[in-house]
Amino acid sequence: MTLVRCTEAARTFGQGDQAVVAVHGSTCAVEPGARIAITGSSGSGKSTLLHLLAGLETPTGGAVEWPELGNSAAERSRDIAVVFQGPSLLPALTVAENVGLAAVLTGVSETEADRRAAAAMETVGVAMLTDQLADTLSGGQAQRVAIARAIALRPRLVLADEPTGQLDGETGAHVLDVLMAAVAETGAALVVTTHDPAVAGRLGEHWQMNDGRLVVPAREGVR
Ligand SMILES: Nc1ncnc2c1ncn2[C@@H]1O[C@H](COP(=O)(O)OP(=O)(O)OP(=O)(O)O)[C@@H](O)[C@H]1O
Repeated sequence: MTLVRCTEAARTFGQGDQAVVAVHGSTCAVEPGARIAITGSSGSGKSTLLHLLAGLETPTGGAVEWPELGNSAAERSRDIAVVFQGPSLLPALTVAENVGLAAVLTGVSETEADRRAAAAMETVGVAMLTDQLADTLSGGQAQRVAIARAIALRPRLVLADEPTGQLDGETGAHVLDVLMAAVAETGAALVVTTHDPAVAGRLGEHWQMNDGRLVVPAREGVR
């Protein structure tokens, strides 16, 4: 039932003297329903590990597999949604268009995408922003719309890279509430990278990145 499994997966950028080992051989697994925080200092490799789990980066060592999701990028694009840290919306499109577009790109019909977009906007509390252009949103609103876009895919796994990193404490806490409620409603597993102990404390499992080396508590590791 494993959604994604890393077996000694590593990622090095550059070559020779310039090589940076962002992630050393790392072994971990994400099961359905998981709530995982990946913590670590800046530059410790959290985003790179998240990108490996998403299939956005190819490992330079070891392997990443998606036993429950299929190993082709096309199959994964329907089942894995990524929420990025910074602005990721298309500024000239409305909120509804942004939320529906990702679903359309994975092959969902426009009617179904509109339906899913409306439901997702309702879930995260941005229905009143439907016709607003994305570049007029506040940071917190934009991040809630990015979460709506993610869940409109009906993913089985949501990977969020510092989803509250650019928000003030109160707004960030509210965005995390929205994200947790959205995955609870859709049944998706959730992996979040964060610097913030308060965010990590809200997730069930806690993985630590130390200078590119992943520490997964034994009890919560590979099953
Ligand atoms: N595309 C890239 N090319 C070269 N080096 C990279 C690339 N992406 C990441 N790195 C390097 O890999 C290391 C890990 O970066 P990564 O972004 O994964 O860390 P992080 O823990 O997510 O940091 P932050 O919390 O600041 O976002 C850093 O030394 C970074 O400079």
